[in-house]
Amino acid sequence: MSYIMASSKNDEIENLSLLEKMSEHEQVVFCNDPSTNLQAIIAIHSTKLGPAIGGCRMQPYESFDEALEDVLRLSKGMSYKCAAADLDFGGGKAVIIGDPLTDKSPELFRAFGQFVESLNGRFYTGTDMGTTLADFVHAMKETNCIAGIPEEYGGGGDSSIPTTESVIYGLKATNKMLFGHESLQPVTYAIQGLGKVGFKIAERLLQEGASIYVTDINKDSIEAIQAKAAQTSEGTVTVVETNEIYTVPADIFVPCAMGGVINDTTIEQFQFKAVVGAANNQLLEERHGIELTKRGILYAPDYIVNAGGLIQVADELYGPSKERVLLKTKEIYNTILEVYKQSELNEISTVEAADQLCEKVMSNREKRNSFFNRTVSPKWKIRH
Ligand SMILES: NC(=O)C1=CN([C@@H]2O[C@H](COP(=O)(O)OP(=O)(O)OC[C@H]3O[C@@H](n4cnc5c(N)ncnc54)[C@H](O)[C@@H]3O)[C@@H](O)[C@H]2O)C=CC1
Ligand SMILES: O=C(O)CCC(=O)C(=O)O
Repeated sequence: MSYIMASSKNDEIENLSLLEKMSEHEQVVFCNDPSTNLQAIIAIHSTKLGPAIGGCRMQPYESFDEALEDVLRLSKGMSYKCAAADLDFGGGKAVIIGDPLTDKSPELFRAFGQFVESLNGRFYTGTDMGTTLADFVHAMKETNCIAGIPEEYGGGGDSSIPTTESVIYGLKATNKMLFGHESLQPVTYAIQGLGKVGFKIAERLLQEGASIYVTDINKDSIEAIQAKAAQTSEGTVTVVETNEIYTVPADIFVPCAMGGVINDTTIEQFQFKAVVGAANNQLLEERHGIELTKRGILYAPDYIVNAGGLIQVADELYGPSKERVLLKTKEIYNTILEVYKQSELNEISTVEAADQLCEKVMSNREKRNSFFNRTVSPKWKIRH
């Protein structure tokens, strides 16, 4: 483990800003294991509603600050995501600094698992961008606090399937709001990122006969979706360069790769009527959500619309049940419509409406939480 130490005036200023960034969080753990080249950060935003839960992202961050910034934003988002999806968990997230294509090894994920285990049940984790179920099979050898594990190991399996489902519910609710019907077909979509989630969304939209624009830095994914399109009779796919996806004449932008893609530069290029996607932290800053509303672009807050995966991984800790997961995931349709309704009614952005909804849930639930009633043992003593 490494610790930040101030060694000069400049360092002190640097470290202060790092500390400021961390101040909303309960705990931030820096994981350093030279023998496996593991450098990771685990951020626990809140355990007020239960143990923190959130996936682990692997990315070749350009700086430590960039990785820290990412994990802090992501873990805070998880607290809101848990509240919106009505789960007894808090927000946490992890990032591994490294290239998922070249820097993975079983030992690295075992070392990561040991750090997770050291948190003694305060943090459950699993896949995210750049990591797969196979990676966590190694981590599972060191800790029980892995969620979203393969079915053959008694888990719920690939969480990108319910995440896709939840985004589809978000799209249906948005179409209902925009066009007065839920149908996916007569609408055009611009999908950024054809990974675990984006590819499945693209596939589903093509099956429904929709027209999609797609982009990805990975040529294999592009070829794979073109092959799928060739098999469908109605759906069409148009491939564009990565920087062109913001400008295409689609009805709905579906970001399914990195965060921060809604910013001053991209908003100016949008012709979209709505943004509904899986990517975490789509807004560079909260004010960009307000800007979307001002411009009449309907924004489905990411942490509500992409909660399907979280619902499955959290549910799995009580024993996997696909039916339960589907029931809870379906609720996202109503939650999104409620957010749109509150945004209209109170003349606020959809981000503000969603945040208010979650903050209300958090404060109400905190008061009732059995964790604070010492006569009841914590209900989330899971799998130990
Ligand atoms: N997997 C899940 O169940 C969940 C994922 N999310 C979020 O959804 C997003 C996607 O997640 P996954 O599909 O699991 O990740 P993934 O790593 O499987 O896919 C990401 C895709 O984006 C592509 N990509 C990267 N940079 C790009 C760029 N500049 N332009 C276009 N494409 C680019 C990658 O090549 C890859 O195909 C992430 O933000 C993740 O945090 C959120 C909730 C759950
Ligand atoms: O989907 C997962 O595997 C875990 C949940 C999560 O990290 C997320 O929703 O961002």
